[in-house]
Amino acid sequence: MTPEHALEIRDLTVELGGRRILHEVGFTVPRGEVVGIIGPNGAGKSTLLSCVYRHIAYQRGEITVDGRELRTLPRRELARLIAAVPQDTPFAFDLTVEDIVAAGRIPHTGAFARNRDHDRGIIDECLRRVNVEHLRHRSAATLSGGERQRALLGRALAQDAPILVLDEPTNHLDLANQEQLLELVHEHTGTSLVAIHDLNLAAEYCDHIVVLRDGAVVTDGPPERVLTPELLHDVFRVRAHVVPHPESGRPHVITSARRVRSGVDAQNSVRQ
Ligand SMILES: Nc1ncnc2c1ncn2[C@@H]1O[C@H](COP(=O)(O)OP(=O)(O)OP(=O)(O)O)[C@@H](O)[C@H]1O
Repeated sequence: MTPEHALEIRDLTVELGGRRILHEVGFTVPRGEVVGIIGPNGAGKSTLLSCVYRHIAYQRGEITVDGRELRTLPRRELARLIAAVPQDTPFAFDLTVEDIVAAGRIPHTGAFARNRDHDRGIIDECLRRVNVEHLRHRSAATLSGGERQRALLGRALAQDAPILVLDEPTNHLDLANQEQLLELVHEHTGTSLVAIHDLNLAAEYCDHIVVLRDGAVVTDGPPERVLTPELLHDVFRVRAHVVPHPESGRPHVITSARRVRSGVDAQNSVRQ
């Protein structure tokens, strides 16, 4: 493993609105790996990712790529290093899908430069990879949630950055598109950091999982070490079975059946 483009987060502490949201968060995203961040609602996943793509400022700690603190990098250089798919991205203008994907080239060409043949080729390829080629002239304002999400991934891929950061990228996507999107992330030869709610997708596509709760890291490690019934109960307050996936052998989470959870069966058996 070469050290370049491994992402390191150390002692990250963030306060927003007078509340401490992240507490000394630290972990490494090794080069070429997909690292998933999981945790209950409000755990701080989006806040953490927003620090990485510098949408919000952190009070203490460091985020470095190749030993360089991200706060010290000019915006354009940051955009050549890190491509982001944030949650609920607003579009400032009425752009077409092609404009959105083409925006991924701005860090390389400048905002007003005409896309050269090389850039045009990348844009066409990215439109095709995220399966929005047929929508290229459509206004972004008219897209469904899933089409929009795929266009944003197209933009991030067109940015051709060694680090991808994605916040809940499978939200709004149907099953086939969830898998296709995570395949694209997996195929990305660089390093990826992904916040994800679906534990089974996390188990299948991530090399490493970081668990956040109340703004702090509870544990991190490979999916088979992290996704245990004990952790799921402790962090997510669910009773669950974890079985090996019949094809991949990766952990697969099955939450307890409603009747078992509610104790109905237990009560009936007491009455009988
Ligand atoms: N600007 C803000 N001011 C005050 N509190 C904030 C602000 N932004 C986020 N928070 C709070 O920080 C906490 C973490 O929010 P965050 O969105 O990072 O969590 P999350 O893990 O991404 O949640 P979810 O799974 O629901 O998307 C929440 O309690 C949220 O209300």
